[in-house]
Amino acid sequence: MNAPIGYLGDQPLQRLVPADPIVRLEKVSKIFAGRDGSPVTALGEINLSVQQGSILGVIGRSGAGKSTLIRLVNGLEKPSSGRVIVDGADIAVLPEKSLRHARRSIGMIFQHFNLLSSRTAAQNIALPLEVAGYDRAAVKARVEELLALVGLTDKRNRYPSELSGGQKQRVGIARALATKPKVLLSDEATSALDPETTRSILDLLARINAELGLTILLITHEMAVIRSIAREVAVIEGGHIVEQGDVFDVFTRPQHEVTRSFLADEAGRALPPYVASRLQAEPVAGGQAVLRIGFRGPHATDPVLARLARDLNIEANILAGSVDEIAGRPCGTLVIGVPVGSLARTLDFLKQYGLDTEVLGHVA
Ligand SMILES: Nc1ncnc2c1ncn2[C@@H]1O[C@H](COP(=O)(O)OP(=O)(O)OP(=O)(O)O)[C@@H](O)[C@H]1O
Repeated sequence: MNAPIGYLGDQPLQRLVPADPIVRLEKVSKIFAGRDGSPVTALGEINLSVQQGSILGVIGRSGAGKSTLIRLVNGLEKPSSGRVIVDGADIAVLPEKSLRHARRSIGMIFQHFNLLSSRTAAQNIALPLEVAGYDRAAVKARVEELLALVGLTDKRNRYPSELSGGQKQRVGIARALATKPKVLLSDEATSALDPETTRSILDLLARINAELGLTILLITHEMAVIRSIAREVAVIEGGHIVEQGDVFDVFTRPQHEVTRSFLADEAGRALPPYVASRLQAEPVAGGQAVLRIGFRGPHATDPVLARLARDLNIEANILAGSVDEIAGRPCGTLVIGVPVGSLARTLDFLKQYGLDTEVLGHVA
């Protein structure tokens, strides 16, 4: 949450306009030399802003450019062109000493944790504080605070080999937060964890964001990660951001094919194989039209099919469906089959309720 900008009586006044983005990529390109010397464009003229206190998720397939993007933000790579601004400083042009200083306001967590095996949990967390020159007493106090924050006080003297994956990631998070960064970068931080542990790590990140107001920029190839904690999403493909915006809007009304294909893998959206294998583009006489209905917000639980039957006498077959929550707002998807002769009336009817519809095809 933004800090109050003043007080009216004893009521804090919040900023009325959004704060400046804490991370801003302006027309950033990164071109590598390929094996044969030919150029490989990992990122092409990307624009991306992360607002202070927000959680932005960047999702893309393997090779889309996610790692390159995050390495540019922490200064491990320099852009071929464009500007990478973090907390007001252009990371790409900072001299080495200033870059080291700027990195203290950027924490990072990794898929494989990157802990030092010869150091205990507490000693791993202490490392960035020692490098930053904190005295022993300050290091000790801060480490205890961080161990408590991530729920590992009783594991302070354990070595990484004695910790579970989730515990190792908690140490990673505590270490990343040690120097009180303003931005936390997360590079596939839950990809090596089982679903339950993933949940607990995502809950921890959401709590840190809410309680400390820490901005989080995460990259992932998993829709579920974005769905559960991100507020904004950017979809990256072939080095370009093909779609971005509020998670709820992008996921309930995806505009780009890549976003749709990520969503298609999710439960409730996928067609059952016996329907998918028979689906064709052209209507079949006496057959059914297959359509997807998207329910957003208050309409998510409307009994729309019952009304379709009652008001228009059209009986729909339910082929797939789910009701879910994105960023705390209900949404649902339903795939139905209706007699092909009733398709136009069905679409009109659903439109009256403000529902999104998409005709997927036809079956005999
Ligand atoms: N150091 C490099 N030298 C040459 N090409 C590179 C280098 N780093 C990345 N690339 C290329 O840039 C493109 C983007 O790579 P990047 O690692 O950023 O993708 P990614 O989305 O993180 O993929 P993954 O999820 O598999 O890690 C790929 O085509 C990759 O081969």
